[in-house]
Amino acid sequence: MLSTRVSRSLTTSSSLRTCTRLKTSRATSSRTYATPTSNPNHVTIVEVGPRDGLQNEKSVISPSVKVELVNRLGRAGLTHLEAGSFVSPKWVPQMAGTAEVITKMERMPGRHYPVLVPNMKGLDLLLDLLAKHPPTSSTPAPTNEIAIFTAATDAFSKANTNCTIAEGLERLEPVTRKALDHGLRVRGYVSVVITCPYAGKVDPQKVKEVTKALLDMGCYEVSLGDTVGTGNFTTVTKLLETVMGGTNAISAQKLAGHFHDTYGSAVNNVQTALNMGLRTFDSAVGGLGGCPYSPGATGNVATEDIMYALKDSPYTVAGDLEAVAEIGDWISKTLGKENASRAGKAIMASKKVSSKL
Ligand SMILES: CC(C)(COP(=O)([O-])OP(=O)([O-])OC[C@H]1O[C@@H](n2cnc3c(N)ncnc32)[C@H](O)[C@@H]1OP(=O)([O-])[O-])[C@@H](O)C(=O)NCCC(=O)NCCSC(=O)C[C@@](C)(O)CC(=O)[O-]
Repeated sequence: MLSTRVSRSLTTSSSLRTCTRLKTSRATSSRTYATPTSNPNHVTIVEVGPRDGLQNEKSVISPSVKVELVNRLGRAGLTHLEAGSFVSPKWVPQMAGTAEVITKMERMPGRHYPVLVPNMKGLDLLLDLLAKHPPTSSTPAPTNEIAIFTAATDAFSKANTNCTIAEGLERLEPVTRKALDHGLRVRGYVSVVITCPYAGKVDPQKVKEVTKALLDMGCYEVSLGDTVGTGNFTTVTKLLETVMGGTNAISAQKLAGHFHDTYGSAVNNVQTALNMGLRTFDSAVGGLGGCPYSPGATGNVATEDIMYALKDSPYTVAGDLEAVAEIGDWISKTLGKENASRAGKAIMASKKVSSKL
């Protein structure tokens, strides 16, 4: 059951397009978005539900459901929405409809809709599509950003992309250069930063090395993926101390946290990373997801759970928590699975109670 304070704050946060100043969200909600770079306490959420969340579903989800998911999340005020992947459909059939999704979804000015690209073939398919759908005065291009991905172990890299880390970096370098030449932003991912399902415990120095390689290539930011979701206070602290310390220290502004919630520590891991200076976190509405090449790993930290954890704190985050909770409820029901967001479930339960009063 939600506390009175919380439920009151939820019922007063009526605007869908808000940057909720969490400390004061009970009183008002601003209708403008905070500019992340201008506010050191702004936390950017990269909503990965439409990609990371759906890529592991047993059944293939229709593009129309994916489009509706992106549209609803955009209308709820989320600013960074990972919309899909241009990967091989032989490897991840669930992402096969991404071209249709990014051309049909609502594209809001000022938002980012990154898509995963594993190789030159994926980038060329995307660039062809962008050439056919140029931006107009009212509608931005389908995307302005790609995400490239590798891992901190050769074993995971081979399972996920059929090549070693070194081969992957070599493959991604010209992809990044060409994407940048075409005006796209490039984000990087390093998977298995804590534990690898195939190689066990991961050396944080290796994570730092791969992260640096992606930044040197031209990524504006690298997301550190706890793919298996084994991270806790101690291992996340050690990881970030290593990556952000010593020779070739990488600044917190260049890093994002991507925590799966397999052991229930993902929100704590976000808070640990936040205390160490990170301000960008990946999450999935309803805690959707998992990686097809990380058997047993559960979904990402739920977007609702991060938003709730930061409520009444000095941090700001874009989006309306109640609206996101409703989307988590809707997509979980649509997929026929249990809503994995604790905060989302509590919010929906409290709404049911208040509607009966
Ligand atoms: C990298 C490859 C392609 C290598 O796979 P490969 O089999 O070595 O590649 P290939 O070049 O031999 O191609 C095989 C077939 O796929 C086609 N193909 C090849 N590339 C593409 C493309 N881009 N788009 C469409 N089709 C493509 C290609 O044309 C060919 O078709 P065929 O000739 O047999 O008919 C493959 O391993 C792959 O697609 N892997 C992606 C796996 C994936 O998407 N994993 C999940 C995302 S990563 C993740 O979830 C982790 C993250 C980011 O969330 C962070 C975390 O939690 O850790």
